[in-house]
Amino acid sequence: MQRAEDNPIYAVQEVPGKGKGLIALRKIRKGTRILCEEPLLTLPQVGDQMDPELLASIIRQVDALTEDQRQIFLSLHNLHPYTNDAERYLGIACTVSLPIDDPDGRADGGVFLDASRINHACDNNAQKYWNTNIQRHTVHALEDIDEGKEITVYYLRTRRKREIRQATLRSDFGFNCSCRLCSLPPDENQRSDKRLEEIHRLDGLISKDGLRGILLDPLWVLRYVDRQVRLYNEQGQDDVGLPRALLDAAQIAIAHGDLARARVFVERAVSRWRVGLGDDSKEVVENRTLAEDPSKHRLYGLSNKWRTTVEDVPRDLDLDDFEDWLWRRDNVEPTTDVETLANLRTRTTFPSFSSLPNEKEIDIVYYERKDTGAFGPRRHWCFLAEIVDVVMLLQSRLKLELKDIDGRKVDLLFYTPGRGVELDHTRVQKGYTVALLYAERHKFRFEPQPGIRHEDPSRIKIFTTSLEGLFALSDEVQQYSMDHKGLKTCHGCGKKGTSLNKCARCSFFWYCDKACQVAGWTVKGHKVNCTHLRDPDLRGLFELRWNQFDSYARFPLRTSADFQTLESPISPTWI
Ligand SMILES: C[S@@+](CC[C@H](N)C(=O)[O-])C[C@H]1O[C@@H](n2cnc3c(N)ncnc32)[C@H](O)[C@@H]1O
Repeated sequence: MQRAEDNPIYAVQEVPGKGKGLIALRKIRKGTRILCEEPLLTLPQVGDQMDPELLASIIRQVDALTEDQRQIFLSLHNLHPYTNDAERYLGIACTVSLPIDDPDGRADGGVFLDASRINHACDNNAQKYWNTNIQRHTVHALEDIDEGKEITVYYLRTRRKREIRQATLRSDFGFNCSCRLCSLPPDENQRSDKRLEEIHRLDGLISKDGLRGILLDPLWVLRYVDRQVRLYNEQGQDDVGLPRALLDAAQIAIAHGDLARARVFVERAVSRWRVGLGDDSKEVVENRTLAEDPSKHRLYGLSNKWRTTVEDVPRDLDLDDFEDWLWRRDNVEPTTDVETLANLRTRTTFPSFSSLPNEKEIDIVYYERKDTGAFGPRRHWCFLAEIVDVVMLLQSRLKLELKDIDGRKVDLLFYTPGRGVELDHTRVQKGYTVALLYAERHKFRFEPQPGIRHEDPSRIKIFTTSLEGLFALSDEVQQYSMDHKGLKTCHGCGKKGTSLNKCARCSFFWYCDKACQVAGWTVKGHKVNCTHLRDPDLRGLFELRWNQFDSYARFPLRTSADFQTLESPISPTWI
């Protein structure tokens, strides 16, 4: 066991207002392993702190210590009152134990002579870690630590805003934190809090749809991760979350066959872990191998849509261009092998409420700095949600209660000059779907939950179909209206061919011949969808080039040049 006195890099000393702590005895360089310690005693995995096995195990282990070790153990911090030795031991163990990730499931935590002396700071300069490979607790310097400075680690599981951190530190560890981050002047603190809460929110968005999200909407998830990594960098603090985010990015790339970017992301994650966890950590060992050959990852081969080899990393880009390449910030949807009609299930273009930009912030997923220096949209987007209730508020203001793709309830309040009466009232019906261009999240003063404040009448359209109905139509459009590598699929019989004909009324769906068109019309419900597709706004949702922003789109959306058959009779007709 390595003790402070064997290793003059630090000493255990009194720290004003904190009890004892670790002080650097000389300059400690970033990445240095400050300590590497075996537990003095371990806490068995039990249901709770009242489990008799926990107490019995601690008593057994304390009795087996040398007298010197016992004295040091008894001098460790104890937040709990006690009336006898057993309670005292348990109190100390529960106050100062650090997590142990035991693959055999025996130990849950451990008490360490030196590591258990390290105090907390929200802007910690060192990283604590249980290294399963060497079965030791390690602490590494995350930055250069000058002689005489205190070595600090972060006690909490997540990085949250000051108010939450302080409340948790008070309740779980019994102290008021006065670190540099907790002592920032109000405006700086507000910026830091905002970044930390946004990182936290992005965590939820990145993991929300799991593998499904990565496969259906990789660009969208990658943008969340990109934003999170930028926020970590702005916060200017190394955090365990940063390499994890880089590994998330690598997994998105790998799932779509993009080995070039995957390797860069994994290498970046490994270099962070090397500093905070050390070369012998599980994270470094496993991911070093992954960086050599990212195709060994279990997600490789699920999709080939971004296929590259590890050799395809560009060599001649400057730093900014390289980052744009790496994070696919080129504002172009990934190339697919199909002619593009928008898929209404694509979250990049048709986001859920929680993914909409916040009205008060510049969200770089949606906005970019234009040549004029001001921020403007980098793409078009449209919020789709179904009406679940229609409410007339005081002062004749319309409120629509909506349900979005995640099933989340959202209030849409009308601040248009007509306060909502300008809408075609036959369309303001429960079960119909609202499409809102450029929607943003808004915090109403009088409502606890955020909603949408709608001001511009040209940005709303109500479709006379449910949200599910709209998605089902979109699925059919993807299948029967697009040309997949030159092959079209007949909506009537499902056969593929190169020279099918389009329905002359909607000019969307493909058919082999008259018989297939009749089958599509009568048996497969095209009669209904064809009618919906007569609405140029609905056609516009499919046809708009959502990722190319020149100017704001508005309803009515008329994007199709070949749309001349609106007035044709309601029966299947040929082109
Ligand atoms: C694991 S012990 C750390 C070592 C402890 N200072 C000692 O003297 O043994 C955790 C306790 O240290 C104190 N502590 C840790 N970080 C602190 C901080 N930033 N400010 C004040 N007290 C702190 C709190 O009493 C906390 O419950």
